[in-house]
Amino acid sequence: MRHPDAPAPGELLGSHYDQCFGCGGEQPHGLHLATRARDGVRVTAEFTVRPAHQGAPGLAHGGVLATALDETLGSLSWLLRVIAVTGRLETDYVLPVPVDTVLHLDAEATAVAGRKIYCRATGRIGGPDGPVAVRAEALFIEVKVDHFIDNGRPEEIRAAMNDPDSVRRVRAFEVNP
Ligand SMILES: CCCCC/C=C\C/C=C\C/C=C\C/C=C\CCCC(=O)SCCNC(=O)CCNC(=O)[C@H](O)C(C)(C)COP(=O)(O)OP(=O)(O)OC[C@H]1O[C@@H](n2cnc3c(N)ncnc32)[C@H](O)[C@@H]1OP(=O)(O)O
Repeated sequence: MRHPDAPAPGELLGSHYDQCFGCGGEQPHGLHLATRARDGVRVTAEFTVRPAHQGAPGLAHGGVLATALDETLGSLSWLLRVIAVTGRLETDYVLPVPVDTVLHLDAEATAVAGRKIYCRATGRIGGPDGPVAVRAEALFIEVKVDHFIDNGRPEEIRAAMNDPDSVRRVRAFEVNP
């Protein structure tokens, strides 16, 4: 179920961590994905494939496309108001995705069972209603903020804890009943 305090449909979700490879604004090597809340437990995003994302001449690397799907799916956390990490991500590559293509990503949660969040996503090319180029089914597992504090490298954890924006974001998720 969508959390009552979830961002409104149409709202941009912002980055959960400024150094994140998927969405971080301060991450020069990242995908800079900007995800938007939709109705229900659903989000959308657009990702433009750049020359740095190639795996074969002029074509996107499959791992980069999986990252775009993973990041979009992870953003469903904002609508559920839980912190969750990817446990399993199964990806189908249906069409090759050339450089400069805009991948229209769409993800939704399909079921929640205890700490397990089942979800799926598609990436379409040629427009939001274009053909599906990639799709994924995933299982995210809810964790507490201690997951990051206990496992992350101390210097990045310290820096994140000293950043009021980071702390505010984490607190917002932690109060979820
Ligand atoms: C201080 C800085 C904080 C920064 C973060 C702040 C805020 C975040 C807020 C919002 C996030 C917003 C957006 C996020 C966007 C994108 C993020 C991208 C996501 C990622 O890129 S994230 C990195 C990759 N990810 C990992 O780094 C996980 C490594 N992994 C582990 O850390 C453990 O593995 C863990 C925790 C997953 C589970 O460990 P655990 O001990 O807690 O729980 P356990 O094993 O008991 O599993 C419980 C139930 O899940 C089932 N289960 C588990 N794994 C399964 C699998 N693979 N397949 C099928 N079922 C599975 C079990 O079978 C059991 O099921 P059952 O309950 O039915 O028995």
